[in-house]
Amino acid sequence: MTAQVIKGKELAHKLREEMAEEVTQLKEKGIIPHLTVIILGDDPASKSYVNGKKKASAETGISSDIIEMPLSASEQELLDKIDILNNDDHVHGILVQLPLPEHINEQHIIEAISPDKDVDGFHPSSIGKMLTGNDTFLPCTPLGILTMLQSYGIQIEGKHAVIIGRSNIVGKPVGQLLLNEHATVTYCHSRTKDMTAFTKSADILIVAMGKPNVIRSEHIKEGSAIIDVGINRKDDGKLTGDVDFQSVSEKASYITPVPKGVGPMTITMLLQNTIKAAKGLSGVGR
Ligand SMILES: NC(=O)C1=CN([C@@H]2O[C@H](COP(=O)(O)OP(=O)(O)OC[C@H]3O[C@@H](n4cnc5c(N)ncnc54)[C@H](OP(=O)(O)O)[C@@H]3O)[C@@H](O)[C@H]2O)C=CC1
Ligand SMILES: Nc1nc(=O)c2c([nH]1)NC[C@@H]1CN(c3ccc(C(=O)N[C@@H](CCC(=O)O)C(=O)O)cc3)C=[N+]21
Repeated sequence: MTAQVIKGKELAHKLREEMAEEVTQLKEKGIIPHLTVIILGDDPASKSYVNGKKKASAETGISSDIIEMPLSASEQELLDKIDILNNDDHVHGILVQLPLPEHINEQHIIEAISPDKDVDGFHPSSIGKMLTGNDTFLPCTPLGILTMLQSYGIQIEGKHAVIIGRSNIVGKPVGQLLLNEHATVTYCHSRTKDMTAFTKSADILIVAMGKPNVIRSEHIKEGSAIIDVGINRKDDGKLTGDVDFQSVSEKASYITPVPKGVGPMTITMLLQNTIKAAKGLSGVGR
């Protein structure tokens, strides 16, 4: 079998075109969706990602700005900045780029962001609502993955979904979203024994480990759908996923590439959440 490639970047652009129309309509009502991103330090990889978000915002007509703070900024300085943004009516979405330096408590920062502006979906209020299946901001990477599966007509209900990784930003929430869609979900992580026994029984395998090309064809089930979340930079500067694309694409029925797979969908869902926030805060659709 040769897998169909799930073209995340293509789907992302299509969705952004649709979102641009919605933004035009909001602007006619005097609402300009606005996203503010806060980034600490000037790590080049983070910066390239943040610039990607800026370009994608412009594509949809969403306005965005980036607040750059030094890596040495204190937790209180960051909290003060968030307080200003929480109270600024022009700002609909707030994203603080993670991870944060050691001296800042990430949880304090996440909880300081107003749940009404929590476009990352990381606030405990958002997580609680996701868990109970209520309307809220869903985390961008998991929502992007769900949107890709649904757009390609891949059945989730009754299927065995195996997630490798249990981070708060990817692994845990993507499993929860698939559970909400009636999959049977198994989580694997670094303490899992005989992981291959699980991955070989997966109809849908989500790989979010951050280890280059470790999942190979012998680990997967014939005809399964493989979602590669990993982003690893090789010595030559190019990006590669956690999945060995070449061998796995000969056995799977669907596979996402890296780059141009999950990444562009993550950014698109961030913009979708920003539109949702703008509508929520201005009472549109209420
Ligand atoms: N495409 C996109 O939009 C995004 C991509 N990413 C990328 O996805 C990857 C994962 O990100 P994130 O979730 O933040 O990463 P984390 O490092 O927070 O989590 C990695 C997870 O993988 C597990 N793991 C690591 N090694 C193994 C192993 N050998 N066997 C089994 N499980 C293992 C860890 O287990 P344990 O919990 O036991 O330590 C952990 O749960 C990264 O490459 C990141 O760059 C992240 C966000 C968005
Ligand atoms: N608060 C917060 N929210 C996040 O969502 C968040 C974060 N912090 N910290 C970092 C991770 C990582 N992440 C990526 C999203 C898209 C691409 C992406 O679009 N990648 C392109 C390639 C880009 C390139 O070429 O550099 C692709 O896969 O095709 C990458 C990485 C979001 N994260």
